[in-house]
Parts: sequence; C-alpha cells; structure tokens
Amino acid sequence: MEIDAAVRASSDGRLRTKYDNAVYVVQRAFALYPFEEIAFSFNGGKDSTVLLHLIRAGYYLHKTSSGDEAQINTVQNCPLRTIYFETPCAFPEINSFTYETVSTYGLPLETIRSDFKSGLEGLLKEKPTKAIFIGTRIGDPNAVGQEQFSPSSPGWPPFMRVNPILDWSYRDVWSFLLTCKVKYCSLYDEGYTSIGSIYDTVPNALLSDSSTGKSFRPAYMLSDGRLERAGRAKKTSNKTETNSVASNGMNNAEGEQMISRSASVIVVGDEILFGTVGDKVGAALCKKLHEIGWRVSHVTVVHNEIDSVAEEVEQCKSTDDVVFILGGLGPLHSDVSLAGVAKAFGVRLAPDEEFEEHLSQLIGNSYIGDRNEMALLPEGITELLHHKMLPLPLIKCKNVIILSATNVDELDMEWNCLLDTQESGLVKTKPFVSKHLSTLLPDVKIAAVVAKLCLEFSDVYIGSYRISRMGPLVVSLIGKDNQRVQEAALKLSGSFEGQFSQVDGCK
Ligand SMILES: Cc1cc2nc3c(=O)[nH]c(=O)nc-3n(C[C@H](O)[C@H](O)[C@H](O)COP(=O)(O)O)c2cc1C
Ligand SMILES: Nc1ncnc2c1ncn2[C@@H]1O[C@H](COP(=O)(O)OP(=O)(O)OP(=O)(O)O)[C@@H](O)[C@H]1O
Ligand SMILES: [Mg+2]
Repeated sequence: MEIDAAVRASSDGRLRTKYDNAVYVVQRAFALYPFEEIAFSFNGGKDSTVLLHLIRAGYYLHKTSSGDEAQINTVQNCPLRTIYFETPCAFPEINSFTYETVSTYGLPLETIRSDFKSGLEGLLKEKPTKAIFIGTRIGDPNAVGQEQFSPSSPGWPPFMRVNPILDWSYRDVWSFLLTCKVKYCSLYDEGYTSIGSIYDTVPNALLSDSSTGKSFRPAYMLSDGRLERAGRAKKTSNKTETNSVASNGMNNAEGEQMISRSASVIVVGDEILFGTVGDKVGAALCKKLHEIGWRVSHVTVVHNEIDSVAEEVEQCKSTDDVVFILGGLGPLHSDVSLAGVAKAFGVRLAPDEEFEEHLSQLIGNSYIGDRNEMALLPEGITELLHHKMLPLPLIKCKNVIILSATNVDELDMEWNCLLDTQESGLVKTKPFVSKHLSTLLPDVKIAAVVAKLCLEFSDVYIGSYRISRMGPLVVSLIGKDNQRVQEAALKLSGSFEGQFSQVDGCK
C-alpha cells in the first residue's frame, strides 16, 4: 500500500507516530461499525484529503491484518460511502478536485445540496449511518471538546463523529501530503491555507511574495501553523488600538496608568504546606506587583492536586486582572498546575506543537512515551509568551500566567521578561506611595485615632503590624495620591506629638 510504504520510509518520526495513531483510529472504526453504515465527509480540503489517504491505508491494513493472501492481492480501493455538501459558494477548484478525486479512488459519492444538519438528517433517514469520518483538527473552531470518537452534538441527528486527525497540526498535514506525494487542491499552491467559501476566503497574506513572479507562495510554506486561518474573514476586534487617543482625551499610556489593577498569586507546593520550606517567591512577586502599582488581592498556597489548583483558579480568574501560578510545572506526577488551569476553564490538555518544539530544543527528546507530556497545554486558551532571555516561553491561559521560577533570582528574570512583553498584560500603573511610621505606644492608645483616620482617608490604605509583641508597632499608610498619604501621616504623628518616627528606608 503506497501510503503506508511512504510514511514508513520517512525519516520523520513525528509523522510516523501521528500516522500510526490516526490509522489505528480508522481501523477501530472499521472494526466497530458495519462498513456500509460508515460514511466519509469529503470536501476536497487539505484535511479531508489527508483523511482520505489515511482511510485508504487503514482500510487496507484492516482487510489484510489476517494475513490472507487473497485479500492482500485484491484490496485496491476503499469503496467507502462519501458525502459532499456542495454549495454554490464553493470554489470551482474545490468542486472539480472533489469530483476528480472520488473518481480516481473509486469512492461512491453522495452529493448533498443542503446545510450540514438537515443534509445529515435526510441522509440518516435514507440509509442507516452509524459513523462519519471527519477531518476536524484541534484549532478548528468546532473542535473544542471533541475526542477521536465523539457522538454528534445534542440536536443533531445521532451518529458517531470519527476524527482520526484531531491532534494533527498544520505542519503534520503538509508533511503527510508531501511525503506521500498525493494530489491536493490547486488553491493551496496559490497561497490559500484554509478554505471556506468564495465569500469568506482569500489567500493568506503571510504568504504574499511579490519578489517571485507569483504573488503568493504555496500553503506548505506557512511556518506558523497557528496562522492557518489568517485568510478567513475576520471578526472585527473591539480592542482599542495601542497608540490611539481614548475618548476622554487622555492617551492610552496615561489612561492605563490611572486604572487600578489587581492580581492574585497561587503557590502550588505541598512542601510549603508541610513546612519543609518557606515561600519566598510568592512574597517577592507581591513586592514586584506592588512596585508597578498593582494591588495583590491574595496569596494562597495549595496542595499539588488538580482540584485544589482548579478551585483556586476558578475563583481568582474572574475577580483579578491577572492570576499568577507558582510551582507545579514539569513532568512529575505532582506537576498538576496546567491540568488545574485546564479544569478551571473547562477545556482539556492538548499537545502544543510549538511548545513541544521549544522543549525539544532545550531538553532534547529524552522523554518516555510517544511525546513529551510537558507539551500538553490547556486547549484553545493558551498563549505562549516569548522573550529572547527566556529559555522556554512562559505559558499564559486567558488571564492566568504560569511562572516556572523556583527561586527569587529566576523570578527576577521572568518578571523582567514579562514587563518587556506586551502580551503579558502587565501594564505599569501609577506607583504606590508608602509611609511607615513606628511607635512604642500600646495599641489601645492609638486604636481610636487610627480608626477615625481610616474613615477620613478612605482612599489611603492604613494598616499596622508588629515585629515582636514587645517591640514597636509599625503603621503603614499606602496610596496612589502622594499628598493624601502625606496628610494622613502628618495627622497621625500630629495626634501623638513625638511618639511616631519614620521607619528607615521608607518614603
Ligand atoms: C459530517 C459532519 C458532521 C457534523 N456534525 C456536527 C455536530 O455533531 N455538531 C456540530 O455542532 N456541528 C457539526 N458539524 C458542523 C461542523 O461543526 C462545522 O460547522 C463545519 O465543519 C464547518 O466548518 P468550517 O466553519 O470550518 O467550514 C458537522 C459537519 C459535518 C460535515
Ligand atoms: N462541504 C463539506 N462537505 C463534506 N465534508 C465537509 C464539508 N465541509 C467540511 N467538511 C468536513 O469537515 C472537515 C473539516 O473542515 P475544514 O474546513 O476544517 O477542513 P478542510 O476543508 O479539509 O481543509 P481546510 O482547513 O484547508 O479548509 C473536513 O475535513 C470534512 O471532513
Ligand atoms: Mg475547508
């Protein structure tokens, strides 16, 4: 079988693994459902072209696995029922490639000229159909929450969606098509990277190339697969442009400064809860946040358990601008932070090809199993934060940033990179002004005055702490308006003539 032979002969181990897994799914489907009750959803797109050849290979292996010589010599094609939803807004190149391909491979075609849902309802009424092969991949808008075998959604006619290439990346698709030297729709050689209708699809601008005679390079030249859908019509963003002037006349930089921001810190560490070590990194992070004018709403230490992390993330993600997670990142059984984040957002962990590549550059391929489990990241919500000083990009899931620092020096480095990276969302806001006054007066003597001061200066944080029971009491006054902080401090020390002194090193 030429497809199987081509992949086996390839030196691309990653492709072979992807192929093996996908063909296994195809074979499982053939073992589970009667052949005549399986259909293949084919539309001439690159993903369905990959799927076509995987089905052909899987069918061949399914039929010949018994070692029956007669079968080995007779299995040529896979006469699987093939459905194509044809619409007047399809590209003519897609239409002709679809018809040409089904004829080349002897596929019995059922053309449906209505929308997916009613078309499938009609199909199921007409012919029993238990399973349909579909070329859905992670990253497709409709892939979230799907598995390789996923029943159709509620409200859809009942059948099993079989997605053998769910975990294939853009690069895997092109490695396969080029390795197997199979024909694909000509539009992909003209810069189209993902094809919808003639109304919503244009060549991918990232492949634009005016230096050659042709205006676009072929789809397989796109190096960042995440931009596969850049040629599809975009929804308009309602984000304000970075350099625009806001309607209040303030430019954005000033506006950002005035906004108050809050963060929370989740430290994942059994060792801290056992008392084996203290948490220095969380404390250092609070200081850094304070220095850029952010309020830290709370720091929590949780066990290395998925549910503990998930519960905490779930609470903080909607109340704070940014949630930081420290610890629980890596390949060990106790490294559950990413799983906890995925659970909090209700998504699964899925392989991230880009992160996997960074990992393999850093640590080589020294992991057990088919792939590096450290490259499983929360699906559909993960952004990698790059910086030239970082050996590995940092992981950000919506507003949750997972830091990998294990000590204060490493935190310094990661923090500086985050501040240097716009995508981190760590904008510097107006800095806090702090005044710390110390006194040997007993608490009871100052309590009433401090309580009144709090009412009068509600915009200034007024708190107190002791270093020892018998030692001095420190009253802290912290706020963003320097004048108000100074006024509050003066009022306090003025109420107890000569009894308060400023703590050294504080403004
Ligand atoms: C055979 C087949 C089965 C589908 N089953 C479902 C389904 O169960 N649930 C659903 O929400 N959409 C289903 N869809 C629709 C797809 O989710 C999606 O809208 C479609 O593939 C168009 O993708 P596009 O917008 O990227 O072109 C199905 C589509 C096809 C072709
Ligand atoms: N009009 C259609 N008829 C039959 N199947 C379809 C149709 N549209 C989508 N599908 C199924 O849904 C899958 C996913 O569609 P999708 O558009 O993401 O991929 P593709 O068309 O194969 O490739 P591309 O991403 O380049 O457009 C297809 O591989 C195919 O199995
Ligand atoms: Mg398509």
